Amino acid sequence: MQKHERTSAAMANTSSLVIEQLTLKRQQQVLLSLNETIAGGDILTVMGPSGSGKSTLLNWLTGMLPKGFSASGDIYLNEKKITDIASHQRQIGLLYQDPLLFPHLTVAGNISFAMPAEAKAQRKATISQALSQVGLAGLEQRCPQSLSGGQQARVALLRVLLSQPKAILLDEPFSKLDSQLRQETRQLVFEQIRQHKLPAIMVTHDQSDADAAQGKIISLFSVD
Ligand SMILES: Nc1ncnc2c1ncn2[C@@H]1O[C@H](COP(=O)(O)OP(=O)(O)OP(=O)(O)O)[C@@H](O)[C@H]1O
Repeated sequence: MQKHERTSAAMANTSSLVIEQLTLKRQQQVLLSLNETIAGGDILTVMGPSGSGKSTLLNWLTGMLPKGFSASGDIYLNEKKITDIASHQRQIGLLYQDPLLFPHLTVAGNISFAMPAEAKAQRKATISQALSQVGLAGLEQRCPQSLSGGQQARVALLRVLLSQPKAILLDEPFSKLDSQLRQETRQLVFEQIRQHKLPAIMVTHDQSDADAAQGKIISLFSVD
């Protein structure tokens, strides 16, 4: 992709995530090749059989490619090349199938963990407001273990969103939720992605997740 195309994609939307001429290899074997531009608020769905490289793609995007893998290609986030930037400076949020909340911290403590520095009173107000917006008003001081699976998923979502990421990656984020909860949580997550105009990539095995995302779907192929 040419530079001017990246620029026009970013100008038409407030944010964008560009994967430019990626070739991912395990040892010498090509696992996948990809060129994608994801505009703010759009969700790119990645599907494919086990072992086709879905998690490896997310690992590359977050700068955590395991030993034995190599990659050529670049990542641009809002026009800035981040390919060689350290993982913790990339401003990419990650949502997994497990909420991965810290059991020794309260709900508020979990959410504030990755928030940028701001005055304590302001931080408290921001968290309370965010909790209300996702139907969890007043649960600041609860411990994560006392919450239902759906409530934990919403806390995990807020922890990611309030860290102010510039893009978000979803790794089978709804697969542990039962059908009703899956739909509700999915709707909430997608709403928030669109509201915040974040470019997003979702890995899933579930066609209903892909349909609900209403974006482009790519299928990877097994190389084994
Ligand atoms: N840490 C690792 N070390 C060596 N090989 C790995 C490692 N992680 C994954 N692989 C291999 O790399 C290939 C891609 O794996 P990857 O986990 O990206 O696939 P996936 O599509 O995410 O699979 P799944 O749907 O099962 O999560 C597979 O052949 C896998 O066995």
